[in-house]
Amino acid sequence: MMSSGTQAKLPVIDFSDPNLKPGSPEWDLAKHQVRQAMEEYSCFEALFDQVVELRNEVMVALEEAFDLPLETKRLYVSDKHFYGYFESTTGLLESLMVDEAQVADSIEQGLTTTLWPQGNISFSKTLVSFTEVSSRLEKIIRRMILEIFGVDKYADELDDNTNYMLKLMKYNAPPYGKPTSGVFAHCDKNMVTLLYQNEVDGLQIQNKDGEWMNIKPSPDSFIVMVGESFNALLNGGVSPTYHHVLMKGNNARYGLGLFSGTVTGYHVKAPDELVNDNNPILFKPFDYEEYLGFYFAQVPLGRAGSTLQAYCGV
Ligand SMILES: O=C(O)CCC(=O)C(=O)O
Ligand SMILES: [Fe+2]
Repeated sequence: MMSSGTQAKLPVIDFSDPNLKPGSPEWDLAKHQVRQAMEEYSCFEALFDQVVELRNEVMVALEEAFDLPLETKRLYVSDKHFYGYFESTTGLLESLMVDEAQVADSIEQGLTTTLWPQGNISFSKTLVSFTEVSSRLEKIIRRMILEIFGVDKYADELDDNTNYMLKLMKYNAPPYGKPTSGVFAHCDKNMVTLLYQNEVDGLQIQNKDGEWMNIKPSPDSFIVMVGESFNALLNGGVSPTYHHVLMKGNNARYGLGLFSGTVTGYHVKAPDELVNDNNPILFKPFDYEEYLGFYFAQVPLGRAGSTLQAYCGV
């Protein structure tokens, strides 16, 4: 389903104030804006100017990573960390995935020595800094949404059981500039997703009326989306953001996605406060990593829609 998309603008919410602390007036104002954005779009643009100083090195690091020969990128899977290289079925998307622990370790060993035999300290440092900045923002946003639903007393427990996956993405320009799907329409499986990109757009988000909106983030903003795990935790409180990527024009699109999920062995479950006779529990408790395994087995069968319902719907 191709669509040129409408030019509607997502709500823009500013999280740059270093004094943004729970309970402050600034916090409550941003939380109010998050609540409205969630109700209307299940998505918003988050200004976080701390990311601007990293922008140039992040974009250079991305280009370098994708300039490497294919064999190098496919090389590495360790028992401890997951690191994979993928190409999409459309052939436009190439992506590299690393988990947070791997990013943190990589200055010493691991990722960079695998990609570059002599190591590449600056690449690692850039990824570490980017993960630090974006995960700080992710924690703020996740806590605000938990507060909106009156269950922020679980925020610390959730932080302790969160695992971040960083995805490096390159979408090649489509043949002859003809609009071509880069990623099929889906909602993410994890808790919260933060997307950051170069100046080439392509992300589209479906609004309540089923129309695709073209998304245009700025150099100091992230696009924030919610996934199926967060919806399950909130017992249906947020709609997972439905999105896809449509590539146009003659330039490659580079981007990074930070995906928060829960660690293996942790069961995602709606707290008792959100379950009652009027709101019966929607999903049985599940392990996010196990659910991902189920999801990836469904994709080749063309069943990539709302797989959580099929996996553990009540
Ligand atoms: O490239 C993008 O902006 C979106 C990527 C995406 O939807 C995903 O990796 O789940
Ligand atoms: Fe996605």
